[in-house]
Amino acid sequence: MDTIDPTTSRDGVAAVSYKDPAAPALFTDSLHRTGFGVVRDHPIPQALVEQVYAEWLDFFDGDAKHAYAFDKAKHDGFFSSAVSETAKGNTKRDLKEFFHVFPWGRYPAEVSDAARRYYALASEFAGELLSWVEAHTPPEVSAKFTMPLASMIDASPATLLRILRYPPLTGEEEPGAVRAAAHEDINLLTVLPASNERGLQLLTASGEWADVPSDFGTLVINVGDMLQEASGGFYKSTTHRVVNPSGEGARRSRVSIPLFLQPRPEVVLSERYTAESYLDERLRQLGVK
Ligand SMILES: O=C(O)CCC(=O)C(=O)O
Ligand SMILES: [Fe+2]
Repeated sequence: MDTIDPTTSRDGVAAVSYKDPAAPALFTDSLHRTGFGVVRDHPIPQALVEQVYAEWLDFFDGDAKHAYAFDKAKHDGFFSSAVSETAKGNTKRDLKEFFHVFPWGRYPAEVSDAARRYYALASEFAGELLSWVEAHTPPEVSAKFTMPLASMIDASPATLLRILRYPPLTGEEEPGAVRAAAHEDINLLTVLPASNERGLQLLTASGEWADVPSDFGTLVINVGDMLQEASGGFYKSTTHRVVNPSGEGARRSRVSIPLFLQPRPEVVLSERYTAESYLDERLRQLGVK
């Protein structure tokens, strides 16, 4: 398996500097070619990301999380590994537990407001990324957007911060179960700070798994199904997964905090779907609705 290196591979995921005037064009081109793009030198403080990682690892280590068991109708709160997702087309549950933070949802008293502050900063930055994408999308494609992409997520109650913890492996896992089985994201874009541990891979157009460049401190962004739908397939929602570590890494927890940019429910994505009808269909397929 090869690591995609943007400095040597013109086909790979580009890692762009936020400060580079060419960043919007390079980033959008990378999304179009690979479904992924990486941004470094970005405005989200890494100290805040690391604070979220540390506080929430403690939270997942304790028992207080069970008081926030997820709400079946609203989907906020804690999802234990016993109820964790089974990826579409898969039979085994992912080896992960997570907490869904929504602006209106439950939030643990055991952690500081760091994750809420991260949510606000990352949402604002995401609006900028969507404007980059819009500005560099061919006009015949952007003509399909029913409103500016950034407006679709403006004050959206559906945008979701998922705080994920992949526990250390014990060796007792069900054979074939992985940290996150191959899947596509449902939303417009996902904004993901590089994790504290390796493991994130994407499926290339030629059908091979490759590590997503994830230098600590960078942001990884990927296309979700809703942007694929809204762009008539111009942007592809790329399949990705999180593989199990071997050796020393297996003894460590992995934490990651994807922000899934979900349009407001009434936003029209395409002739077939609103954001609400699209999400509803996908959640049923996932078996969580
Ligand atoms: O943990 C990661 O690095 C990615 C998680 C992911 O792909 C997801 O939750 O949709
Ligand atoms: Fe994902």
